[in-house]
Amino acid sequence: MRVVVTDLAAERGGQHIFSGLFFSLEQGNALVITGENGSGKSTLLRIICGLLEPVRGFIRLESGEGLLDLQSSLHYLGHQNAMKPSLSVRENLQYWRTFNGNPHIEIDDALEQVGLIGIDHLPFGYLSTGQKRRVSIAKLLVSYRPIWVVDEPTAGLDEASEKRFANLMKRHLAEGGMIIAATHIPLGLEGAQRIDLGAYQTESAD
Ligand SMILES: Nc1ncnc2c1ncn2[C@@H]1O[C@H](COP(=O)(O)OP(=O)(O)OP(=O)(O)O)[C@@H](O)[C@H]1O
Repeated sequence: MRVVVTDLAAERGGQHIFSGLFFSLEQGNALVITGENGSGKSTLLRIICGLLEPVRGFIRLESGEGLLDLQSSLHYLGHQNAMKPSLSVRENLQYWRTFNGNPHIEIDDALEQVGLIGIDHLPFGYLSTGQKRRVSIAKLLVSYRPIWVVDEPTAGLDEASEKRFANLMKRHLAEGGMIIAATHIPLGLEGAQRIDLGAYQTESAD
């Protein structure tokens, strides 16, 4: 399985953001996207997830048997945590597990793996910023999807939680998963491919 991006270009509000982007990501590998504020990292991730249309180019998920559906093969962790504040932590994770399908790690185990034990009954809205982010990371674990697309995933996390998440990402890669991450903060993915979106700001000729 591999993600192939060919000649991708993006605009927001009619303004050119990036163009001429090519990459290929194989199973077991991570891609870290960097670039200054406004260079288009979140835009690129949203295009990969099918939430925005590119102005040029395409993205494919290839396997030995042909093309696979990219959107149902990925988890998207955006800037927002996408949890309902009035539902408990457990109810939120149960909702996402049912919605995304492919049940994987049990909710209790996932909460343990992100260092959140004993707060599953609390409304999500009561949690601290870092605790909310950790619940969102637990969402990646409760349903299996091979591709994790994560936008500033460690924003608000303390050092111990950053390390825990780095280990979860390494395990996901070791199990044949893929990770595409936009970040300003090193994520501990030593062998990752890297793209600096700053290098794709000049409009490429058609
Ligand atoms: N809905 C929109 N309409 C017009 N312009 C937009 C819209 N959303 C984003 N932009 C612009 O698109 C550009 C790229 O934004 P994007 O959020 O992708 O950047 P980023 O690299 O993720 O930035 P940061 O590092 O600050 O998170 C920015 O100049 C932003 O102002």
